[in-house]
Amino acid sequence: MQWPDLPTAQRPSWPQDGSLERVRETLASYPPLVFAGECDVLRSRLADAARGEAFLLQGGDCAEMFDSATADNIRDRVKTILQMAAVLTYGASTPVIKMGRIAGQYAKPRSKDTETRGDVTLPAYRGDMVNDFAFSPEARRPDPDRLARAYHTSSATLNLVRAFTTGGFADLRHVHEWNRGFIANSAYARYETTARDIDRAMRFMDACGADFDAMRTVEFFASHEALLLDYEQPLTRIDSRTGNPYATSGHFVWVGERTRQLDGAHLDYVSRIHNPVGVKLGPNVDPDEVLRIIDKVDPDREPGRLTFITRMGAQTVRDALPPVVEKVTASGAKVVWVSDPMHGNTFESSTGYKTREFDDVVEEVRGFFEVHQSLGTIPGGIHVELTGNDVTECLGGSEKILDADLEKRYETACDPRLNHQQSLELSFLVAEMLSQRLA
Ligand SMILES: O=C[C@H](O)[C@H](O)COP(=O)(O)O
Ligand SMILES: C=C(OP(=O)(O)O)C(=O)O
Ligand SMILES: [Mn+2]
Repeated sequence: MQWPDLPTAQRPSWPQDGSLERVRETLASYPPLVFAGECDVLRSRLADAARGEAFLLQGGDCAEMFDSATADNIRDRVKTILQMAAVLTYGASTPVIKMGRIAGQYAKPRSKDTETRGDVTLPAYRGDMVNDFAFSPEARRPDPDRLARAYHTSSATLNLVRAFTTGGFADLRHVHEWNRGFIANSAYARYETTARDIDRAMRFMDACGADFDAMRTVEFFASHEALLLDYEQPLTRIDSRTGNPYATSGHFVWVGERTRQLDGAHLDYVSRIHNPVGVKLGPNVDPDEVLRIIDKVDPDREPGRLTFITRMGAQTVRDALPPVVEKVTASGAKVVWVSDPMHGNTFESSTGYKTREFDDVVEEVRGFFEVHQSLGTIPGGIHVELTGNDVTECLGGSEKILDADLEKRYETACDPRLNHQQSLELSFLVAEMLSQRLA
């Protein structure tokens, strides 16, 4: 496929020695990671979310790392999302669309091109798909071979995710077992109570003769930011059923806040593929620009095609979101509105770590629900950075992580993630907001 030569924000400075072109050819020869038909199923699920008949739970690492793609880490992330989904589904009696920021989330946009430590300045880390996190000139050099490694690691990850979600592990009848391996805490205890209630409901349905085969498997979708078009374009394939191009690197891809220029390569790319796609919107977005994004990416106003992931900030969401939602609603477009309560709430702790307050995260989601409630529009989902591990990256939560705790297990390669307990806590709070949405 020929791609127009458009301004491409955040593109790494790849070496000019032909190695990038060789890797792109190699990627183009590899099998797709997802099937176009799966992307179509997701689009129809997202159309349900746009109508308020389902809710999207999208979560995972800010930046996946090759070395972290272990069975335990993948299992614990999937379990965390399944647990949150069980809490939301049960608490709000709503179907939950489960989507990981997983199996492709290997490239990061950066606010600065360089990082300085002491008197040494090096190129910024841009995700394992580009360079290495270690702070040395060799590690930080962009290496095109990493694009192929990202493909293989994504493939192995997705294979295990598919095995877990279709092989019986995600069967709701095992809702208790998903807690095994996690450290017992207050969110865990509350989850156990919900799991017991779900169990009782399942036994009741069983006694009534319900057919449980459908519960053996869950639909689980993979998503990532379509940041590196040198990865996405070679993995874009023509669907043999329809003749339409699809990104086959994941079911859903989004364009980030730093790369959504109307005349840029990223929006051009997602306007050509037929997957459901997302665009992030920050607090300074101009509502008229949002209409032009819709015209470009979703000219046919296809339900489920376009998701706006709003990340306004806890203090800003109630002012910045309404004009955008009002303009979009007046235009007749039926988009999915999703809250990312992470990226507008990042700050540096007194101890020098990039962090977020759990209460700010909750407050932004609350503001998001309130805005939609007051405008009569649909809050369709949440998008969170999380991990199944007991890291100490975000402050607060009932565990009360303090500044001084951040150094204990600060393991992220980019942004701070909710840990397992904070993720479960958030799901209980969002379940309450969601059940009120339906009231
Ligand atoms: O999700 C990622 C970050 O918010 C983004 O990469 C910017 O981070 P930075 O300001 O540390 O570069
Ligand atoms: C970079 C990210 O977000 P945003 O584009 O909203 O800043 C991200 O989702 O990790
Ligand atoms: Mn992030």
